[in-house]
Amino acid sequence: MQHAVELGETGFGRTAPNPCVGAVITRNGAVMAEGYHTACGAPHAEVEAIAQARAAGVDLSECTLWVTLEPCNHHGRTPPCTKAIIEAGIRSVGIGTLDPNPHVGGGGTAFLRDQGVEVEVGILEPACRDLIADFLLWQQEKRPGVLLKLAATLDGKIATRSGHSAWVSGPEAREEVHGLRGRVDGVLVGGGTLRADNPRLTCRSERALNKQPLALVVTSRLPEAQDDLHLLRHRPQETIFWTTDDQSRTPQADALRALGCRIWDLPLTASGMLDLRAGLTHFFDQGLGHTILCEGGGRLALALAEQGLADRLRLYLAPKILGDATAINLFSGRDELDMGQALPWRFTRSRQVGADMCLELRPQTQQGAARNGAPESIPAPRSR
Ligand SMILES: NC(=O)C1=CN([C@@H]2O[C@H](COP(=O)(O)OP(=O)(O)OC[C@H]3O[C@@H](n4cnc5c(N)ncnc54)[C@H](OP(=O)(O)O)[C@@H]3O)[C@@H](O)[C@H]2O)C=CC1
Ligand SMILES: Nc1c(N[C@@H]2O[C@H](COP(=O)(O)O)[C@@H](O)[C@H]2O)[nH]c(=O)[nH]c1=O
Ligand SMILES: [Zn+2]
Repeated sequence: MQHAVELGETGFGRTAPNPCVGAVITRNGAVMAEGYHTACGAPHAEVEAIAQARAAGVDLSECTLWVTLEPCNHHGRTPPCTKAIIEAGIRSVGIGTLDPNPHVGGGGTAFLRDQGVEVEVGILEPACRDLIADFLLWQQEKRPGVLLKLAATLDGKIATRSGHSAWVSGPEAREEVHGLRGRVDGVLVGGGTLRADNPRLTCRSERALNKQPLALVVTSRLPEAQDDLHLLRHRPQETIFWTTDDQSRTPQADALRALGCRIWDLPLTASGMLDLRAGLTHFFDQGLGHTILCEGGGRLALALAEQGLADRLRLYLAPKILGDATAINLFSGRDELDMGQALPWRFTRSRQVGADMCLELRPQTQQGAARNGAPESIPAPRSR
């Protein structure tokens, strides 16, 4: 099932509005075939794996199918997977987690059991629920999933005290990030990063698709339209500023609109910060996409984490030490506190990428389910 989870992950950013799902077919513990849901409308993971097994001439009646999500039992964009499983002659199925849709949940399992298939549910359930966490956000919170990615030194610094950050991570890690950019609908940065880095926020990977992600900038200090910024000079039509109501009414905002940029004014939270949830919800409502990559910096990262909106963290840890306490932190913006107030996360994966370590985490409060209760009503941002 662990392998099925990893396969499912490879569909990240391609399956919306469907969840990521992976499937593996084994015989006596050996992998015979595998598959994952590659794109919305494409065959489901189980069907991919069954097709691969058939192509290899495997006798499926002797095999077990492991699938991260309960097989569907209804006609959607594709026929029911339960039917494909029965027709293939599979007699044993291991399921990671039931389909969270209350209308469907358990239906696929019951059908398979009725047909005499041996079904076990709940295998590696936490990891399988993590795999569908974004799907739950789309359904329940009506907002895109946010993957927060940061590159830091061993002492947790994302830039020097003067704001120099090119580069913290190595070329392999940076190439991986470009791959991520090619799978998301928007790349979000804070005003500090816009001013320090003048980023392009484009996908420049060989694996890039035609579509570039939108560039999203959170700032209460809009740039001047004549500023020499890549986003304004090269991709204003793909740039959206999330700002305050006051800023959105300035001549400066009008000049940015004249370039083609979009300006959204967001409501403020009780602590006077821009309400990032409102920005995300608006992005989703406008049909702009399901997945956002936040690339920092440290103050935006903390704001997202505090607002319960950093759904995953991918941290590239470079084997370097700055040793300057005033260099820029991975997360910053809180006042003095005690350890009990630390925001709790959990590790989900670690691996080496070039010379760097890539650590993947999720907030501890998120257990593969929507959490932190969306506010009952969020004033919609206005696009002026
Ligand atoms: N190594 C890495 O992975 C990365 C490094 N960096 C580096 O980090 C540095 C920038 O980081 P940092 O200084 O922490 O700045 P940020 O990029 O986090 O930007 C902070 C600014 O974003 C705006 N902002 C963020 N959240 C909110 C909110 N909820 N409400 C209102 N405004 C908000 C404010 O904008 P404003 O001030 O405009 O009003 C705030 O001052 C740069 O030196 C850059 O090179 C940046 C990204 C990644
Ligand atoms: N410094 C740093 C990163 N910085 C991120 O990349 C942005 C620059 O993007 P672009 O202008 O498109 O190349 C920058 O503003 C910040 O968000 N990323 C990393 O993977 N590793 C690094 O060491
Ligand atoms: Zn299916």
